[in-house]
Amino acid sequence: MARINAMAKRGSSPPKDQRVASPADLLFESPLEIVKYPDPRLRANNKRIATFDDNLKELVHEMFDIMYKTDGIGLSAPQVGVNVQLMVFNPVGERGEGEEIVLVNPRVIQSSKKRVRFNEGCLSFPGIYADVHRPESVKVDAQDITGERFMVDLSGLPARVFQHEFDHLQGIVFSDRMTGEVLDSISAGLQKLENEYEVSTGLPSPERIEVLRKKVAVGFGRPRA
Ligand SMILES: CSCC[C@H](NC=O)C(=O)N[C@@H](C)C(=O)N[C@@H](CO)C(=O)O
Ligand SMILES: [Fe+2]
Repeated sequence: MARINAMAKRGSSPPKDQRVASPADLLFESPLEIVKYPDPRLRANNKRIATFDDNLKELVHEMFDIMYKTDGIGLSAPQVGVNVQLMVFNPVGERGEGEEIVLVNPRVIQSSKKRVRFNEGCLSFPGIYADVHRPESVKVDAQDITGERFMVDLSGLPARVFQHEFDHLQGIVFSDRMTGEVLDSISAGLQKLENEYEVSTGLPSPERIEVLRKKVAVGFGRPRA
């Protein structure tokens, strides 16, 4: 309370990770479409959800729909242009099989020291697969579709999918986690997506793998995820 009063006095806004979505932030157009790299919605701030209503249930339903249709095993809300803290996944990737998991406002409480490599693909980078290292297991605190809080321990593929989607909720994409060498191996694919974005929107690409690679080559490093 003291913190909120202090913020009100100074007229400042809450930190980015504590902003709450208004009902308007949760509106979506049906059918959903997958947002592709380098669309800036993949880099935008994703607000926390405080309204657990029928609109949220419908959004989750449609996210599973498009996830299965596009051969995904996980999907985050920013990937369908809704910038809120929501992800769905089913590591089996088939409707009616495996378990459908919905996580609202997830937070990582603990990650294993042990990291493992996995050849990942992302629905926002169609056709591109590459190796990414991540912790083998994670402990997560989240809310369910009704707003109830719960904790879950994930390992193996569920932990992998969760972390991939959790990154999306922080505006991080899987290529940010690749080594320079691995990134080089997919740079032609990334440039193709950048060109497609420019043609379809008439806008300059907000990110360019070529510029990033040149910066790394002259020693400016690369932004850490
Ligand atoms: C391994 S984490 C991948 C999660 C990703 N979610 C959103 O971008 C995803 O579903 N990617 C798909 C390309 C994917 O991994 N599909 C499976 C099943 O077809 C695959 O093995 O390619
Ligand atoms: Fe992804």
